Amino acid sequence: MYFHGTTTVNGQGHLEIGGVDTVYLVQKYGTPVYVYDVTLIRERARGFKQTFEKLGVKSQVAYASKAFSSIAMLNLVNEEGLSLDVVSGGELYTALAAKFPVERIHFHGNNKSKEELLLALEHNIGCIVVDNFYELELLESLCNEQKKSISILLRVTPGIEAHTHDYILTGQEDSKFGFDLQNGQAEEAIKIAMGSDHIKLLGIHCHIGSQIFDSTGFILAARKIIDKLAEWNSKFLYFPSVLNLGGGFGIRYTEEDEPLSPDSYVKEIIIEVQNRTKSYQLPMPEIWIEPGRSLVGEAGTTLYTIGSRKDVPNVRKYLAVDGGMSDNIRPALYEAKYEAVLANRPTATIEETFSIAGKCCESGDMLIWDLPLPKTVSNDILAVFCTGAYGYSMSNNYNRIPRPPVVFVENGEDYLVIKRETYEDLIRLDLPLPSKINQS
Ligand SMILES: Cc1ncc(COP(=O)(O)O)c(C=O)c1O
Ligand SMILES: N[C@@H](CCCC[NH3+])C(=O)O
Repeated sequence: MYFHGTTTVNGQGHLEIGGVDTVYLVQKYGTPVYVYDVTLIRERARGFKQTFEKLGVKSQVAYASKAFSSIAMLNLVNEEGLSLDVVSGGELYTALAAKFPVERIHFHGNNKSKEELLLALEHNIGCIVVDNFYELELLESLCNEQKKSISILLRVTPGIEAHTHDYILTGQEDSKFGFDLQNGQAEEAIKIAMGSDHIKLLGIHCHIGSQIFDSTGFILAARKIIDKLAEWNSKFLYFPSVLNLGGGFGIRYTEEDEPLSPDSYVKEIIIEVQNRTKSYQLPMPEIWIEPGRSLVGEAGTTLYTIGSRKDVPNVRKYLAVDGGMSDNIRPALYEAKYEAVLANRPTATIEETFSIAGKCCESGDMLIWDLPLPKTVSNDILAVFCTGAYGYSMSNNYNRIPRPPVVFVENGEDYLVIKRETYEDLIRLDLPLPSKINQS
């Protein structure tokens, strides 16, 4: 079995993460529970930053907080000196609550509301990644009204089809995101931004998709953008100080996945940008990236308690856990695959194959198909690896199941960073039917 980060088997034969016994974590916090290996997150953050530093390239590494946002997580991101990508008023609000330095916040989204843009302007955030003409116009009028100016990047779609699941592709021509690079929309947006009194056009952004395993797509995107930049430079003397090439660096969920190391992605991208700009005799822009999954994905493990079992003779053996698509919707949404072990006996001999079902009232609520496990009984603890990205952040209350807590572990210590939702939390926004009130 492949263990990520600090995950190991301890002297008691239990799975241990961050120096903390997972059986102890289950006794203390119950299940399901998301556990994050803080050391691994720090290692990834430093890996990205140091690659830029070693190559002497000015950069910002912005954590894409959609992967997992919480106050403690953003405190950690700040401690590591990263910047932050937010995509909604809620993510921005969390960043403000975490006292994240506003100048390092970048605001994304293809349909930012007036209220969201006003919140960003009020707090003078670092930059807004403008996605479309409607937003460009709205932002200009809000800046005018508020007597504010703001830095922006323009998000362009370079027409790249990265090899990943269709639902997490974003750089292709037929996409809801960004200004098209080929059909003249990006050029028109640049001219509008350059003519604005309130908007400072810092640079260009693109993001080609998520869970991408090689650097080809990033390199092609960089190439297409720089070719266009050379054209714009000679046409109207525009050259960006920032080129943001987004996130999307893949991780190893199962043995089928063979991602590059984070520093390899970065190195290859930098070399391409350096060579291409040099060949046009253009200056080297600052390079920004926005990793989400690759910073937190492998650092997260979800611990569940095994409950019921159903054997369908000659067909399949089901084991059900006390969570499911409510805490991890990725298998149901993308047919995502995961590896798992019994946390209370991770090295026991493999004897059977089980399919792991969730507890939601939905046949598609399956977490793992055909998982080899030792002899397994109710109350065993299942540890599902690599749930750190888009797990908690896409969790939901389907069937009114409360969200699990999040615990950080590091150097033998554990600390709760998000509490378990309670049944009271589930009804806190509910109001009774008015007629019933009148009758009572
Ligand atoms: C604009 C943008 N930046 C960054 C990310 C982060 O992607 P990932 O979590 O795959 O690194 C995404 C999500 O795909 C995105 O849409
Ligand atoms: N939510 C997706 C990734 C989307 C990335 C956001 N642009 C996933 O779990 O893989």
